[in-house]
Amino acid sequence: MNAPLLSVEKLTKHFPVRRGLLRRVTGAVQAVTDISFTLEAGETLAIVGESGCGKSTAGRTILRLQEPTGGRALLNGRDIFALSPAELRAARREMQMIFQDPFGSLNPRMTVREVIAEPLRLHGMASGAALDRRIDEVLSMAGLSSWHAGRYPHEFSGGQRQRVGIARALATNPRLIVCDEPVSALDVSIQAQIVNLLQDLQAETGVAYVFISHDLAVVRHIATRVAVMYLGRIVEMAEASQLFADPRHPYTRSLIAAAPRPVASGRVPQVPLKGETASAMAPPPGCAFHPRCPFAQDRCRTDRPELRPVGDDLVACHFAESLPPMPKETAGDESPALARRLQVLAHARKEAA
Ligand SMILES: Nc1ncnc2c1ncn2[C@@H]1O[C@H](COP(=O)(O)OP(=O)(O)OP(=O)(O)O)[C@@H](O)[C@H]1O
Repeated sequence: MNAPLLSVEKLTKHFPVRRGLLRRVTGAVQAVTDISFTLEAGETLAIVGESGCGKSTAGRTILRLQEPTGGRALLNGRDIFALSPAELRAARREMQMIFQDPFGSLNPRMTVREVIAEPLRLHGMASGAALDRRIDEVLSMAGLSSWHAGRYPHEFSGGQRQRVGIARALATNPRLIVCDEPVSALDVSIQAQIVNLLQDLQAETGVAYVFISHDLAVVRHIATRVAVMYLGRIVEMAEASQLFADPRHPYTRSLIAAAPRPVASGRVPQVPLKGETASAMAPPPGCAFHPRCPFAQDRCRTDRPELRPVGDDLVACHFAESLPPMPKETAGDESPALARRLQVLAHARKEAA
């Protein structure tokens, strides 16, 4: 069997906390601890979880936009974390990122042409007429026209801006794109267009996505596999269809059940998500989810469960096999809000076909 495109092994990223005049290190934010997964070419692995669980940190660290605390990330067998600065610059051609706000970090005085040309020039991939051709090509792939190239970011709508962000990410023909909440700032109908565009581009180019999102409807639509994170660790990982049909970790069940439901229907989520997530500076001992888990037992307060095979899933729960089955209306039949969002996505897909 071929090696996976991306293999993340025990990735850890802790941020030092400094206090006082001397800025002494007094603790650490344990943003990501020991996460491992693989990603094949052309596949989409979604990372989901509540705000602050470490999704963005995981994505940014894999691309080494920030230095890891530990672990390895092998892209086509080469450890990204072991590359010299020059090797890393060259490797960036293979791995790109799409942000929620693609222009947040860019110079507003750059035209779209300059935005897209930058990575191509940086990697010495094109100049002169070839550069212009490549810019036109990726604009067209992202559903934009050549004349958009002379415009400035502020002249675009949110959806078009994201298309420019996608065109820039595609320019160097990367094998891996980390998409960090790429549609969460957009209107629902625009979200559908962008999600479908990402799927079409994947079919066309074979690019793999790490897709970071807190939006289960979008994840269900786009992901091949899903990793659920809680306080910096993966607590469940499964094929997307499997995870939504039969979530096994109590936290995953809570996330799915927490999607809004009308009170009038009398449907009450079986595993309401109660309480706040603990601080990433001091995760609870044992299973970090135990203070919020309705099924917690003594062992959960002291022993941290490892991610282990349970059926076709990987689940970090001591009692995954003995939890009561999830009621049908919570498991298979998603909330009306979620169902509506899925319909919009499917409809946009049909229209585009
Ligand atoms: N540069 C940093 N310095 C210190 N702590 C950080 C830094 N970046 C992130 N964190 C902390 O790391 C934890 C994980 O944050 P992260 O942004 O990765 O989570 P997230 O799941 O992507 O959340 P969101 O969806 O809100 O972006 C949080 O506790 C956050 O406050």
